[in-house]
Amino acid sequence: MTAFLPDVASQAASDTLALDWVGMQGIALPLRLHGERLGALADAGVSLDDAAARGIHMSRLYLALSRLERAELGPRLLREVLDDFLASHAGLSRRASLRLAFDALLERPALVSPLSGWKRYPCEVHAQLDEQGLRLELRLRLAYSSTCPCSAALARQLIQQRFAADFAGGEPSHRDVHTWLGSSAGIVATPHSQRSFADLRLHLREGLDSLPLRELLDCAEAALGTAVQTAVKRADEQAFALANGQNLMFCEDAARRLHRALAQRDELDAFGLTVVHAESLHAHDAVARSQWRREAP
Ligand SMILES: Nc1nc2c(ncn2[C@@H]2O[C@H](COP(=O)(O)OP(=O)(O)OP(=O)(O)O)[C@@H](O)[C@H]2O)c(=O)[nH]1
Repeated sequence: MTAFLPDVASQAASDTLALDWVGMQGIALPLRLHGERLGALADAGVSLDDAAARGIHMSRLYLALSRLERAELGPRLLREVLDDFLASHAGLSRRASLRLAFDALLERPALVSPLSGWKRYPCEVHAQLDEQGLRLELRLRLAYSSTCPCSAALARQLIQQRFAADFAGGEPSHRDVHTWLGSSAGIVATPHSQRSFADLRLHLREGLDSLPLRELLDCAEAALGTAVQTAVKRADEQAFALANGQNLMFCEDAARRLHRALAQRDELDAFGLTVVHAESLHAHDAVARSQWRREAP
């Protein structure tokens, strides 16, 4: 005979108060993304709208997460899990939410050489279901290089001044100038660059079949033009130097580029973005933020 197990969660609460969110944080679980299995951490919860109920049923949320192991992560699967959360808390909860944090590994080709390597993108999926329906947000972080346009202009001025000094009164030949341009004695100054980050909070529109994670990362990297690289030979490094020179960026420039590119994306209803240039000129960061919402038709 099964022993009687007291069920405290089902008792009436002595202190009656509805709660915004109750659940579990940091649950380890495997996901399937792009056909690959990857490790994730989940925060799963519901609102506790029945003020008189003592508690929610954590085990029901935990067990509902097992769906995520079996199928490709996408809007439909997230909806099923959140439907399970609410169905298993009928009468207790009206809102369910799920946050998944994981690293997406994407293979990226080198700029010139026939090489490739893996790049890690920290990602979060935030899903919420209530009377208004399902809301999905993708949070993506991507790293890129930013070369300061002010520093580049100041460096060019120094190079001009050195040119004037080195060839004062002379008529340098093509060969002289060519040699001078290839020397560190001629090119006396270089602009500073920094590893920079863009944090994107992307609200997905309803009705998408899949999570457009790769597409949105590609779009953001193309807009910036200087994404950090994986496998790099000298030819790739030279191409990267050219990309940096052709994409000089203050943090404001990077934020505007990303804003313009993301506002064109059909998959999005709204977004917020933050770019952080981890300055090498200063010990503090330069930061710009922007947000956008699709206008009602
Ligand atoms: N609600 C709640 N449960 C907690 C908490 N900390 C641990 N738990 C435990 O989570 C476990 C699972 O709770 P339930 O889902 O209600 O488990 P159960 O009663 O066996 O499952 P059901 O029959 O489906 O209700 C219980 O053993 C709780 O004690 C907490 O802070 N709140």
